[in-house]
Amino acid sequence: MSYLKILQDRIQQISEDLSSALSIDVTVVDENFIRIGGTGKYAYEINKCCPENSLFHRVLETGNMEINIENIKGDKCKNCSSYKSCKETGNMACPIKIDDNVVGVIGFIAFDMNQRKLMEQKYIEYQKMLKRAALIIENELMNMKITNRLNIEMAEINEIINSINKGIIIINSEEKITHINSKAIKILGINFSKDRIIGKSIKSIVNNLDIADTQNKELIDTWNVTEKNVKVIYQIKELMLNKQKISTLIGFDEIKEIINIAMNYTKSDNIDFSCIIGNSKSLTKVVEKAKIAAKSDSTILLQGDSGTGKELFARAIHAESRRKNEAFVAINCASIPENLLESELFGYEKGAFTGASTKGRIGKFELANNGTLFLDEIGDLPLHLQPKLLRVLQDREIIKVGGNTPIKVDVRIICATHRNLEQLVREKGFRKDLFYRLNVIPLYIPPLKDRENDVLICSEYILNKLSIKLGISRKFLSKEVEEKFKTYDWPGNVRELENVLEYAATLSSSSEIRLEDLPEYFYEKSIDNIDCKDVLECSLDESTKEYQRKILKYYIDKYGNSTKGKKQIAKELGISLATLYRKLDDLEL
Ligand SMILES: Nc1ncnc2c1ncn2[C@@H]1O[C@H](COP(=O)(O)OP(=O)(O)OP(=O)(O)O)[C@@H](O)[C@H]1O
Repeated sequence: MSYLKILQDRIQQISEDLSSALSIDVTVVDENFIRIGGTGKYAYEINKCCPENSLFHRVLETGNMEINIENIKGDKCKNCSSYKSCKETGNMACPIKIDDNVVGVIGFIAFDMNQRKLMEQKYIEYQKMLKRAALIIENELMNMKITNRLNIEMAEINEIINSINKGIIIINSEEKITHINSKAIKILGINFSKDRIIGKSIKSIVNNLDIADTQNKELIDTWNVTEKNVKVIYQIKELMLNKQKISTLIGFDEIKEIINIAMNYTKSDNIDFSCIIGNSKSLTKVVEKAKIAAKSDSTILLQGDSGTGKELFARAIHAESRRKNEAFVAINCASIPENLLESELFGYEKGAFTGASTKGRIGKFELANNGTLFLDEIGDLPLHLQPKLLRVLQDREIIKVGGNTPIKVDVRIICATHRNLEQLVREKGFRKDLFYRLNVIPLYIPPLKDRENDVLICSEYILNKLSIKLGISRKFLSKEVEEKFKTYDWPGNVRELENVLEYAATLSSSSEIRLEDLPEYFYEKSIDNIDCKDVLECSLDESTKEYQRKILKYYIDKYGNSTKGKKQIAKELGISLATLYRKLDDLEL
């Protein structure tokens, strides 16, 4: 499509205005010899091809103005394809140029003797007018080209900003948002569309933001974003043009995410069998077995209660295996929504389902290629995915969701569960054939209460780590606490021990951890001791709420506030993790 065609309406308007001002007809032809605008007889010829070898053709080819008034139907016209039928009594044609290229022609046309007379009388004036009209159209074309280029550049900038894995916001001198990328929207948890954010004041989104250039330094702050707080590391830079500030760029990352990335790196990089602490016979026996199993490629099934160290074992086995320099990829089958689990495991082809990325996505199996895939909470793998996993284990190839080409994968599988898989098989909650495929090397990790003195050895180790993590002096257990620890049954195992020690080490004022430094539930003995006298003084609704709050508080103290802790709480209370989150929210815990 020609530039003139894009501006067709505007060109027709210019033609009509000129025609009524000058009492002469006007027409415009584009570089493809198509009539774009016209008045008089040419109003009926719009969008049609112009006659061949006409005067307009010559102007398009030579780029020079042509005038034919006196010699109409003479030499200049004799090769024109409409020579015989032409009704023109005179014409003047001027090229329309962009960057020295002829992109069309504008002409003044006389169709009768009156118009021709006018053309003759006002010859100089009309010539000037025609050149000016060509110039007006050239300017309009230039503006359109510039706007077009700006739109393209804007789209490119948006694409570049969006592809950066960091929150980016650009604001103008009035502190209004001109650009925001998807990552920024995600970190800030803004739930309205991008279009509605552009033009808004940055302060209406992050109300405590101090917009001062951070001079290339990264600062840490907690931003108040509508109803929540987001801890970020950010940098602010003023963007200058000719020494004038034109806008301000705010780049930021959520601290939580950075810590998670760092944790993932350190976890997989440093963990080996030396990190599994304990001297008890039951533990050392399973460690020995695991070291032998690490040398093979066989599938391992780790069973044991929550917090006994199944993931720790899986990482240590990977670190001791021939795959140690390849990826260790973990996926928790219980914490990923059922409808997403298949694509998380196997990946998906582009456009496989609504909401899928247009580029498609690689799954955990492919990510773990040549390395180890740890399938945590395998007992929670939905029944409909079990045959698919079985097929992958048998054929050693995956098919992405929405695809049909098998992809070869070389992955060592380690899976884990706190559930009794054999019983689950009996109850028809887990396929027998899959169970046998996974249970090639079963390793059972004993609970902490059955590991003789391991609780004290682990405590030493954890207290050492805590003094570094919390930046405090090394703490020791009092004799009473040691006795208490030896008799307590540790339902949350080593994870619970870690939580209890972190609580106590943070709160104890001396280097000795005493009974009173332990979380309340330790000396309250059990949940049975929760006092509900005070809650009975209010309405039934309020007392029920208060009682629930006390119970949940008890369990949070016991198992900690981490996701794993919450999973254990949900399990003990016989509710789903989602229900637990809703309750915690309702009860403002
Ligand atoms: N023997 C051990 N020595 C040192 N730390 C341990 C030991 N066992 C477990 N831990 C620590 O306890 C915490 C819980 O361990 P891990 O996540 O491996 O347990 P898990 O059995 O996989 O739990 P879940 O079944 O809830 O997923 C981790 O911080 C881990 O480092």
